[in-house]
Amino acid sequence: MHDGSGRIVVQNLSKQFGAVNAVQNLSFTVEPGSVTGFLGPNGAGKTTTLRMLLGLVTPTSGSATINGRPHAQLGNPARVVGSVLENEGFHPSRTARNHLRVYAAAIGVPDRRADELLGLVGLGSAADRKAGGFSLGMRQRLALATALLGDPQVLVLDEPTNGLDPEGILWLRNFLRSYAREQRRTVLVSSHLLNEVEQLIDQVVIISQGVTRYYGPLEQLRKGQQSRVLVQPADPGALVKALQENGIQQVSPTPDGRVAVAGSSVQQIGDLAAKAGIAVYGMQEEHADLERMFFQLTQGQYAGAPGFPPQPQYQGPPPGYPQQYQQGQQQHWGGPQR
Ligand SMILES: Nc1ncnc2c1ncn2[C@@H]1O[C@H](COP(=O)(O)OP(=O)(O)OP(=O)(O)O)[C@@H](O)[C@H]1O
Repeated sequence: MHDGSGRIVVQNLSKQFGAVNAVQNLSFTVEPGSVTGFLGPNGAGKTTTLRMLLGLVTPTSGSATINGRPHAQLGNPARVVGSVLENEGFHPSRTARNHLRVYAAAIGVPDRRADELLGLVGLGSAADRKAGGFSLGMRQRLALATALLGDPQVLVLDEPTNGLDPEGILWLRNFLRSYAREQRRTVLVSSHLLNEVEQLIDQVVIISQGVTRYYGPLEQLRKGQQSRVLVQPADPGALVKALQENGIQQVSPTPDGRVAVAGSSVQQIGDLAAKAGIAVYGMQEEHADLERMFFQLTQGQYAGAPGFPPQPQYQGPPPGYPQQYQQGQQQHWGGPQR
């Protein structure tokens, strides 16, 4: 029997496909009560990891468990974990309602659940339409409804924002947040674009080349951001020198003739330039965004202001965590929330 904790534990998980190390020694824990983003560039190993978690791919080594058990040992898995993976097919000539009813019967839930879920995901008016004519976003919603049939404790979604319009993303955010927070469920959402899921998630696991690069609260990652000031002086070399002589070390000339300064205010820089008699034609404050931080963590190719961002680091688990979608009628998300 599983432990009912709602916890996902990935431990030293590796998968090799021939010569390709798709996942290498990956470890992280996902707790209930928040939405965790599982992020990495294309090919980082996200889908492979999720497929191992869902018992669709056998790990080369290590383990991936839900409620302390591998997927194969969960009993009635649809009651424990619901999932939406990429490229999931629907029988094209089956209506949305019938699709859900087939799955409902397979896991022993009543037919009426199909209509409840169609309403929930905003597909109520498309219930009798064939899934083969659905747009990408509508298919996403139908897939989510399928995943929710068993009222699972754990929800695993691979790239759920693909094909969604802004309204759909907003709905999804509200839905996932309330599912995780108010109902103490575990939600794991993968994406290769941080800014697409930034509004959805609280915790984040960032991987690249199959390895964990960051693991912790999104808020902590945000706090690591540092702004920089881009200064356009009459004499860049003289400004660099003057700033350094006044103890400002995070200074570097940019290829376009400006000077990038991190860790100092516009006023401080302006005062020092004036004192040194260097004319300044403009200053621009630039806030590093999370996406650049993500890029830096996963590619190691960020060329930004000196000192930004802070060194990439493997973060331990957050405090308190144990180690260890147009065709025909346009549809919108926005069904009532539970
Ligand atoms: N069945 C397979 N056979 C051989 N190689 C595979 C197989 N599945 C995945 N790979 C390889 O494993 C690596 C990781 O792929 P995976 O699909 O897990 O990455 P991903 O992070 O989900 O990427 P994306 O964001 O593009 O979906 C890639 O190099 C991919 O080509």
